[in-house]
Amino acid sequence: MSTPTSDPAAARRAILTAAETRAAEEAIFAHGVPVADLMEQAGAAVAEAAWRFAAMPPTLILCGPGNNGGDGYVVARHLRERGVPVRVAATGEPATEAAREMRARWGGPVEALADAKPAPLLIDALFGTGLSRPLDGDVAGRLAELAAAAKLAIAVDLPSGIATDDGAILSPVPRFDLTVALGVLKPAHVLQPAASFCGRVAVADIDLGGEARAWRVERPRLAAPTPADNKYTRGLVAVIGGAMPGAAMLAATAAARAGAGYVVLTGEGAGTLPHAIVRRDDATALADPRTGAVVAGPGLGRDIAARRRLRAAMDSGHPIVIDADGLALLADAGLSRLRRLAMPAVLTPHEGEFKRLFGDLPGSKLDRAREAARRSEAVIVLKGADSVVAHPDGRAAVAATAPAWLASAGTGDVLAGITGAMLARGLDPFAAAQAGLWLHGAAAAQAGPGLIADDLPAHLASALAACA
Ligand SMILES: NC(=O)C1=CN([C@@H]2O[C@H](COP(=O)(O)OP(=O)(O)OC[C@H]3O[C@@H](n4cnc5c(N)ncnc54)[C@H](O)[C@@H]3O)[C@@H](O)[C@H]2O)[C@@H](O)CC1
Ligand SMILES: [K+]
Repeated sequence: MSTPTSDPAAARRAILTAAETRAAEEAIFAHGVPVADLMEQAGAAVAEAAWRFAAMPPTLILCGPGNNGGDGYVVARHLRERGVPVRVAATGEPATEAAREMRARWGGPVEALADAKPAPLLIDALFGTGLSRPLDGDVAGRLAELAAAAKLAIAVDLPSGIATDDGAILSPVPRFDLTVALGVLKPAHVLQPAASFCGRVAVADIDLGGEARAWRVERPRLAAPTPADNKYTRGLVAVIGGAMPGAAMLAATAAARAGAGYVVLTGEGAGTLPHAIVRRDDATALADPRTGAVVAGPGLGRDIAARRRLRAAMDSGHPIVIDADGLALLADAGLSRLRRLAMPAVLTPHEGEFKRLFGDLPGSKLDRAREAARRSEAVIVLKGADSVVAHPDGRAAVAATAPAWLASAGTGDVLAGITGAMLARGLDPFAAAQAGLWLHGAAAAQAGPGLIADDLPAHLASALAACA
């Protein structure tokens, strides 16, 4: 039997759109596997997940007309076999052959959704990846009532009412305690606002194959230094300081705490820095061949001098992270210089900075970040509660679990510094951006409610330890 898992250290999780999932399924069917076999696997996996999660009180399963509903009938049969009191309510007759078959295999009574009485556990198998429009008002209303009256609610594949590919809420959706994603994650499991309605997300291990171009950001593997390392091999990060010294100091401190062996902060600036961080001028830092990464933008300023300094940093040939004021300067100067870099730069815009750089792009957050990466030939980290990393070649990753407390001043400077440390230790820009996001989120989770950016570097030690 397939075993669902939500282990964050599991192999990296593919994210497939509805069309990509369908194509993967079609390829399996083309090899002679019947739809019903896949549906049996899906239903068994959901039943197992529900069994483990909910200790199985009396259960009401809502079945829609398509294959999501078909999965629901399979879940019902499996739970009945385990002795769980199960009732099934449906929107109507099944509309697909496989769902009809599963309803027949269930063989028990099927109530009308309109008449269904609540149960302590609600399982939603109304709609999955086939949802193409908002739920009818009466269906959405019943789903809301029955979920509100249940102690626990579990969604099969996706909560009904959310759009698979962009995570939009098409019609009112209750908050679920668990969503069992079938085979692969879909964008809605990781993109907001949908992700926050899914509750815990478990992925049922159904081997769909399929060509993934997007993954969930997972805990990176970051080997601890060995006796053969020295401070330079661990990574030398140069942070370009500027008009607002505090921001660059945050980035520099974060780079050092994220494991860089040597951190240089350029420019003038008062304030207390760890003594381990060295002051240099830009020219010396950028000319040093040992420099492994440059972080430019936090506190840089936006005047002519700042523009010149950003250009020198980009021309230095070192891997580079550009954030904050650096992004504003780029928005004014255009993206052409980025395209001439030997290695893609890492750009870390929040939504406002992104819009200034790339305008209003269509599509999901994944689509927008990908298009921006393609245009700029840079690795884009589009930040938020659901940060997306996109590479110019179309690969993307989503960090789905940023603590909401991270939405505060200075946390972006910290992320830029951590990402600089990851580049300097030799990760490629796509991997460095993901590792940076993971460490940032883990440090924030440790720092807890009410965190401020200054707290985060101190929590990087345990975040790093988890990656060894
Ligand atoms: N990925 C996997 O491993 C598997 C996926 N299966 C299931 O198949 C599901 C997709 O099945 P379907 O493509 O049949 O789609 P759904 O069951 O999600 O939707 C059924 C049909 O309802 C109609 N519809 C769409 N929006 C509606 C609305 N708002 N109101 C009324 N009708 C609406 C559409 O014609 C759609 O095809 C997945 O979500 C998953 O649950 C499993 O059955 C097999 C294994
Ligand atoms: K569902």
